[in-house]
Amino acid sequence: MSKTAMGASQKDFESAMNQVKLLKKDPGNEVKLKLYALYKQTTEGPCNTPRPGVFDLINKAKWDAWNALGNLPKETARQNYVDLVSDLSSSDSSSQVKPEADRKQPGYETLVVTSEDSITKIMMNRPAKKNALTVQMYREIMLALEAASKDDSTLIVLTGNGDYYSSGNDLMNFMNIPPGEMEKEAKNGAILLRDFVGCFIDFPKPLVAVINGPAVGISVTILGLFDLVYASDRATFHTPFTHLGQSPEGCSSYTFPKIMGQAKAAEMLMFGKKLTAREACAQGLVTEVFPDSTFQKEVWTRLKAYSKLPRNALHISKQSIRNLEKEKLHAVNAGENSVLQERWLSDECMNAVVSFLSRKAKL
Ligand SMILES: CCCCCC/C=C/C(=O)SCCNC(=O)CCNC(=O)[C@H](O)C(C)(C)COP(=O)(O)OP(=O)(O)OC[C@H]1O[C@@H](n2cnc3c(N)ncnc32)[C@H](O)[C@@H]1OP(=O)(O)O
Repeated sequence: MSKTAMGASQKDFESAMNQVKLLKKDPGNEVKLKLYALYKQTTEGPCNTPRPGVFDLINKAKWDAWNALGNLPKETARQNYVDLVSDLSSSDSSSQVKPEADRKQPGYETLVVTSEDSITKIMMNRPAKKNALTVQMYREIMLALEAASKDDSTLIVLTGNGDYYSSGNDLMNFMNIPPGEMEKEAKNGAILLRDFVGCFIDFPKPLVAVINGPAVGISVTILGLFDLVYASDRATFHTPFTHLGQSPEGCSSYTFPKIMGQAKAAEMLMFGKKLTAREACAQGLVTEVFPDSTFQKEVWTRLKAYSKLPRNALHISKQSIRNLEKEKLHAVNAGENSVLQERWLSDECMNAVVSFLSRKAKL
């Protein structure tokens, strides 16, 4: 059906009514009320029946929608009805389920970004390197989050491809820097990290981490900025900063003690204690743990149900909770990064990186 410049005929109207019944995607209550109102206006003219009582909520909403059309002429209502159905039909056919390869958003080399069922999924995609985060990957995650903040998704998921969620910062990021450039590179690294963590602090929609396997370093510390963290029972959580001559980031120096208490946070952030998924759940870092054999099925069923919740209410709740802490989190982020900038120039840090890369020792 196409929009008719000459005015919709009775035949166009009847065919639009049939078309509505064939829609595969529920257009939502607001649109259904609009369709109802335009239908009544077209077939009966302006609303002149008494307003239903306060407890007759559904009929009152329908009456209000119809009454809001005032004296809109029948022909215009008919045209608007036909146009609305035409728009719904075209978005309905473009929203048919497509294979993941077709849904994949272009422009990312280190990620696979897809949108389905009002969920945008950002999947880190360097499985051979355990999804270690390169500079390009930090930038692509920021771009994907920026796009997801504006798309029509209700929830955003970050997950990993392969057996790891992520092994944290790619230690190659510290290599091949000419000696005279170290300070400049450390400064650039701190700016990148500030912006990366800042995206998670400011993100306006619910963020869900789907932890498919072990998580290390920064991929763990930013979990304190997520709204839900679902983990496979195969996942582990490890922040070996001291071993690497580094210090905590991702606002974890603030969020971890708040989430799990000072003593447990110190064990993780200072002494590098690796937690199992169940331990991380008991300490409040993880929302729920699922058996690995049913992990994807159970988590995605849950998320699909959550994605049908009223979108605006969900986003407003997220923002209300986050707004209380935003300023503090940005200050923590800035403080952690200036400490790290110094740490990256230390012998302790350089030795640990060289040690990993020369395979003398693995963490
Ligand atoms: C812009 C700067 C921002 C900085 C932010 C600050 C962030 C800090 C952190 O995230 S600190 C944490 C850093 N991560 C690590 O220290 C983990 C290092 N990796 C390991 O310890 C191990 O690789 C492992 C335990 C994750 C997995 O061990 P294993 O199962 O034995 O696999 P391999 O070691 O053989 O790994 C396969 C392949 O991947 C490469 N790789 C894995 N992790 C990293 C990494 N973080 N950086 C670089 N490369 C990594 C590994 O070298 C192997 O590569 P190869 O097949 O040999 O080419």
